[in-house]
Amino acid sequence: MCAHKKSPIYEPLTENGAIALAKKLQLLPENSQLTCNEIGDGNLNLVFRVENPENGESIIIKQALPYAKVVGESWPLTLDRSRIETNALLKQAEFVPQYVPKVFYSDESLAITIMEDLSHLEIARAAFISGKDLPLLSQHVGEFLAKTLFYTSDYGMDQHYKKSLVQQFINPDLCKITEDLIFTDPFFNHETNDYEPELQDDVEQIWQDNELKLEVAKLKQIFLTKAEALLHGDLHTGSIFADEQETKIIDPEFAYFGPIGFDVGQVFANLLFNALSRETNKQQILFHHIETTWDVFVKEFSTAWENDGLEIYTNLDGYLDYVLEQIFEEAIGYAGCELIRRSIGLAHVADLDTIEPYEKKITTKQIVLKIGRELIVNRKTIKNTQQIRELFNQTALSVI
Ligand SMILES: Nc1ncnc2c1ncn2[C@@H]1O[C@H](COP(=O)(O)OP(=O)(O)O)[C@@H](O)[C@H]1O
Ligand SMILES: CSC[C@H]1O[C@H](OP(=O)(O)O)[C@H](O)[C@@H]1O
Repeated sequence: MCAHKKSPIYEPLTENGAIALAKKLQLLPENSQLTCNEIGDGNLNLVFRVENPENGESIIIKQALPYAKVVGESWPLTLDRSRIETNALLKQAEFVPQYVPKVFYSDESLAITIMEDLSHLEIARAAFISGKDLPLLSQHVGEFLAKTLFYTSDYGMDQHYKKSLVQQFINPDLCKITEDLIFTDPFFNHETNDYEPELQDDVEQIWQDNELKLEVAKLKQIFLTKAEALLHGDLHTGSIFADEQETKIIDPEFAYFGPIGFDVGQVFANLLFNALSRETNKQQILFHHIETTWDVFVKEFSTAWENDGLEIYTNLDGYLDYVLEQIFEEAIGYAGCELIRRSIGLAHVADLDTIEPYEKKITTKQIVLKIGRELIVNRKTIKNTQQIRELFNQTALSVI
């Protein structure tokens, strides 16, 4: 990982510094008693919420640190991720302004993005954990995926312009995190792995499973080489704000031009985590969200393809079906990788880690590992979202 080359004016903001900045930029009134809290709960960055208590007006100032917050200064990380995040939010807003926060200001030297405060919504992972349904989430996420991915791909974007964007979104340090934490470390005895001692046998089986590792190698190769569209790059349920009516997708600092199936697969996997954390009779809504995400994605992607396809072969019978089939197959494989890495790798998910009692958490993680393997190895024969549910049910029964 490249060490960050410090800009002469960069320094991490304090809460008072965030207030001063909001005033200096006249984003909030200079003569008011602003309040500020650092609310970042992600793995990487500082997030300040600055509010004018007189009228409730507020903004979010997100700042990258020159290292990964979750690990500390021993893991240097480029500040350039802030530029990537700002530019990805702006690019996505060209296609789906309704699903991303408004960007008010950015500064590459300070590594900050100042954006709309979405605190009236709830992070989808937390909402699902507390048992909420978020009924429109998958309708919105399916449309977000279809439009951001189609219109930044060679199918729907001027191909010369797309190449200039590929350059702009070269994101080597953040891609390296994904390459290591999703596709490499969990499949080897690596120091970043983090799992309960009771999973040792299951983990060692994965490390020795060369059939599985060959398929992971193929998926990693696609991630490394297929510059299909501008991905969000980290589309888990912690990157989605939602309520009953509204959905906003945040945190695209991992954006780069990669395989469309990667974003779709991350959404599938993170919905599965929550299904796995619930009693059987409360899982239905998560499967509904998986099915709807895919159905809406296909519908919107196909409409865009028919109306706005720029690549000459988009007129050819059979090409759209071929592309959708590839995306689905890759999504299934990437979902499997996400399931495995969130169970035994460095970065976990609260859906699994908060399961009680402890024995149930271990059994659930064993099921997750098995489903992950099956999705990766059998991704060519899984042709629809119904088969994900069947695999889920069969695997759960076989472990219990
Ligand atoms: N636009 C926003 N409005 C309100 N809260 C936000 C906003 N962006 C981020 N947050 C809060 O900060 C947390 C971390 O933000 P995130 O972008 O995921 O950071 P990281 O890049 O460190 O993962 C979110 O879980 C959310 O609670
Ligand atoms: C050392 S980064 C680990 C992990 O964190 C990122 O997610 P987030 O910051 O949104 O919580 C990403 O998934 C990385 O793989």
